[in-house]
Amino acid sequence: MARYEQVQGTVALITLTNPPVNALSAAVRLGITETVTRALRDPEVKSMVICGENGVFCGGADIREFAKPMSGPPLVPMIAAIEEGEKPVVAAIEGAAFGGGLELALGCHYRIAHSKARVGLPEVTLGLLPAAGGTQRLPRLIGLAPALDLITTGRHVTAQEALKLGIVDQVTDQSALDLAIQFAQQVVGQPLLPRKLSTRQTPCPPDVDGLLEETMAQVKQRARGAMAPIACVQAVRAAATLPYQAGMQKEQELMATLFHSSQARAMQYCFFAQRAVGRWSLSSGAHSGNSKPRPVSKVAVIGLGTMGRGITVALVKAGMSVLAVETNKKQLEIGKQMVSAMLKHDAQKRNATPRLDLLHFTIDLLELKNTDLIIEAVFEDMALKKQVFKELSSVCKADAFLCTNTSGLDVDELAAVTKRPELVVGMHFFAPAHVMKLLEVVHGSRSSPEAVATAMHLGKRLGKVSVLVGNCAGFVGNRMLKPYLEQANFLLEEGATPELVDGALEEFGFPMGVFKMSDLSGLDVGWRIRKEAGLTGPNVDPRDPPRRRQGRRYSPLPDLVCEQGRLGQKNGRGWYLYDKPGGRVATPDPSIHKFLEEYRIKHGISPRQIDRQEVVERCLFALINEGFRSLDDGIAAGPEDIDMIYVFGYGWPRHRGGPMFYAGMVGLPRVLTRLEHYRQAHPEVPHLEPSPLLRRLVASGSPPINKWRDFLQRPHSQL
Ligand SMILES: CCCCCCCCCCCCC/C=C/C(=O)SCCNC(=O)CCNC(=O)[C@H](O)C(C)(C)COP(=O)(O)OP(=O)(O)OC[C@H]1O[C@@H](n2cnc3c(N)ncnc32)[C@H](O)[C@@H]1OP(=O)(O)O
Repeated sequence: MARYEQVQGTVALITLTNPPVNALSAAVRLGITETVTRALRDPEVKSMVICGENGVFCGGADIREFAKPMSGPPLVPMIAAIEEGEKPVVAAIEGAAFGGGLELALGCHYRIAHSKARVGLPEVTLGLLPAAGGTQRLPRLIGLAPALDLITTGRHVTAQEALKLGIVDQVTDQSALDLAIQFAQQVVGQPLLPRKLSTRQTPCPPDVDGLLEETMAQVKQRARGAMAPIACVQAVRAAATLPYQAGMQKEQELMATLFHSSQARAMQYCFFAQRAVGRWSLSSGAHSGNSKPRPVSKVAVIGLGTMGRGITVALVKAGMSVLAVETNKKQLEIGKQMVSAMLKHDAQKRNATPRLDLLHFTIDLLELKNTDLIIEAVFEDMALKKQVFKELSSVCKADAFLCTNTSGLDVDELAAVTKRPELVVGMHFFAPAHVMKLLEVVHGSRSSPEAVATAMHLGKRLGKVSVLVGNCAGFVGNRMLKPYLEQANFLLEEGATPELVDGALEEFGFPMGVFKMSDLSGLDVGWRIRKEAGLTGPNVDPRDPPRRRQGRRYSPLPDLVCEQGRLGQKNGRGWYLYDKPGGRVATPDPSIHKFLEEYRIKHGISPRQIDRQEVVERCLFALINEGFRSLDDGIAAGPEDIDMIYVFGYGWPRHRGGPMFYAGMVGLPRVLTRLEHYRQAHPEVPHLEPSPLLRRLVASGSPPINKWRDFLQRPHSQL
């Protein structure tokens, strides 16, 4: 897995050959070890170049091997042998040098990169640290502060930034390999010791302790319970405070604590799940491998509210020409100004020029006649959306795709009003649409494989993680959110406060708890939906008692809060008080506590002590239970799809892998037992009734997550 050639007479060229990314599998490590030894021993060879086949230097250690017993030569001594050798070694970096790949390059004495290459140490995103010397060599090369930044965030840098930071020695627009071979000949005879990073001191600012403390505080805040970023700071601290060998020892010790942790397993699962959800399939036999997307060059967005603006920005940022449509000139002008401002702000952050030239605005639907794909993003109202789809169906060219950004309405009902139901799909973006990585692509019962493939492909162009889901109320994400929100409200009735519930969920790892999230989204959004559903307002069945609706327990608390004019962050008052309307600083509100006390008295509820464990179990197990139902109904194709929806769309902490992975980690029998316990305590809450799939899995000995599909009642039935 490493090819050996002698080029230009004296240069040994070692090529890593493990497609697609030349990961450092046991065979590759063996190949490198053997070829480097051969080159060091061969008196004709004066220098070496290491490169990767097919335009990729190396994607790092082979992540699939982490779950297996280790075999083959370890990375640390392999890299040490390269550095310690007395012949100069040059890394020719094309494509990517990530993780162990960059660590290998840091063991070389020189690094030449192609201008399109990217480098980085992303191990932290896999729940690990760069434990092949990366935490010790990188700080010695580029200094403490930039190394802390790269290692604790795992961010990738371009070749240009790598050159500025001093990670690479030269960048070329031509062949990095040709330049590296030339370079390798030129440096023969030059002193090698200064090029061996392990012999250097880490460049540090005067107040090392201050920098490390400040970084640790920031990292802890960002980590939301993840261990790896903290271990990364500790390892880099060693590079600044200990001799190299002691630092390496520290790096290994810290890695040993992470390597077999559940967090590392969860994050590595996420790595593969993110890629797996791109490989979709339908019960018809169509799949991502046999369904081609149609090229899309002209896109239109209908409606320039919050979602429409975000979608427009996302499309323009991906280099696509967009026609943005509003109903009247005033709304169009507001939308235009806001979209332009968003694009300028974004470009400023990236030191780039905003592509305002790609934007076109109109109030005339006839201008859509040449558009390839239209994304409707009007108000969440079925009658309005139907009217828009009818009009689109008559003005757009016959083969244009019609997509809806509904967050949960029936895609089939919309498709039915058009003359081309096979070209209708859901594209459910998440707010803010230009930032959030998730896209639920909703397959209606008549959507064609080509329409699905085109929407999935467009999502990829926008840099989204696109997940194909079936058509049902709320699709996957919002359907599962319903029981979660419901449990949170019940907990308030029973004695909790918004801060207690949010505190428990934030401690679990969510960026914000359910009540802060509701305040951010606007409490009136759900209020309007509940009114339309006849759960509150004038359409409530007069025979329903105050805390029961449609035959089951109902909490009117969120409705009552809205009736008090508390709409969330937007008007400065919701479940919390805010510093100002639109403000983000939430403080607990004594008047909410008083309101809850009065409510309990009015309804004869004796408040009880609720602990954080109950909050987590009731909210999350109810959500997970609905996840099992979505799987069994065929609305979600597999547990990975649900997990990626929650990690990328709902802030589920990545180090807990997603709700379904988490259920597996907790243990399916325990999830089942606790659901049964809560169902017994709350017989009027059907969402707590354990799903048949969960019962079947437990009865079958709780198989691992990658076997769950074998137990589905209707695999892919809705997809
Ligand atoms: C008692 C305890 C003892 C503890 C001791 C432990 C010792 C052992 C540890 C040794 C020290 C290790 C230190 C180093 C660690 C690492 O290097 S971890 C890996 C770090 N690298 C990464 O995170 C990079 C991951 N890859 C990417 O970012 C991208 O793949 C890419 C390289 C940028 C290419 O992108 P793209 O072209 O878009 O292709 P993809 O679709 O992403 O990938 C193509 C397929 O390749 C698979 N793949 C990619 N990288 C890896 C990898 N590193 N290992 C295995 N497989 C990889 C990817 O999954 C794709 O395949 P499919 O999933 O089948 O589609």
